[in-house]
Amino acid sequence: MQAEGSISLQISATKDVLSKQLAEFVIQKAAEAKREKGKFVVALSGGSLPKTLAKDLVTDDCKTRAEFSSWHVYFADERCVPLDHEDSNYGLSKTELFDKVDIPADQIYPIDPSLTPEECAAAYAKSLEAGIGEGIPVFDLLFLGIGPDGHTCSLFPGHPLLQENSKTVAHILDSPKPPPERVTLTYPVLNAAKEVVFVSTGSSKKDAMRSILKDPNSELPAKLVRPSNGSVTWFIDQDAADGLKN
Ligand SMILES: O=C1O[C@H](COP(=O)(O)O)[C@@H](O)[C@H](O)[C@H]1O
Repeated sequence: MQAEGSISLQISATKDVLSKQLAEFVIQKAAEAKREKGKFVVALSGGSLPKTLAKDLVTDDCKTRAEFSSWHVYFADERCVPLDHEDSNYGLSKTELFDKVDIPADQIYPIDPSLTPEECAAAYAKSLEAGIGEGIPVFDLLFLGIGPDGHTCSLFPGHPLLQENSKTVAHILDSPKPPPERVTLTYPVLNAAKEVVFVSTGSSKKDAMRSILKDPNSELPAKLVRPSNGSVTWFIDQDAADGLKN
């Protein structure tokens, strides 16, 4: 593990090795949170992350150590589609993780896709308040992905939502990556987290990785996640790390 200030970088030879290392990291964080306050409050992203995260966590060995009964699971971003739609981040996490482990159903907090995106974001902000507390919610761990364009959650390069500082959850109607209507946590929430884990795999991410980890002037959305009292750990595979050479 190489440390760069409050940013750590874990490069794994393959995606499978990454999943194992990520699982051990998460098990340790879940145990710490449970010991300190009896619960582990996290937010999950969609895309490739749920599969990579779940691969080892759902094995018998990990399941017994991951303290799933104390997990409270929110979504870092979500597409405004029915929960059983193939584009739903909740749906993906359900298939990969929730259906295979014992997180109590009332500790998983999906969006209400029957609402308009604006209403949905406001309702999700209320749900964060009810579950985590007033003000900016502080997550124990945020699981974030990045796109080849450097977006994270549904915060896209150059989008006005990057400047959203008054809401904890915002809606977007024009996501450049389909589907266009989504809701997302905003930077005040991302930057209040105790721990952020980014997972980035595959060669399509290598240019973004280079910009984020090597270019001090990069303004890619994932680079702007720098929790003031928390740490960021990047789990990346060798294909994504190829952009870091030289
Ligand atoms: O649209 C989204 O994309 C990002 C990245 O997805 P990936 O498939 O390239 O890993 C994801 O983190 C985000 O949650 C999702 O809504």
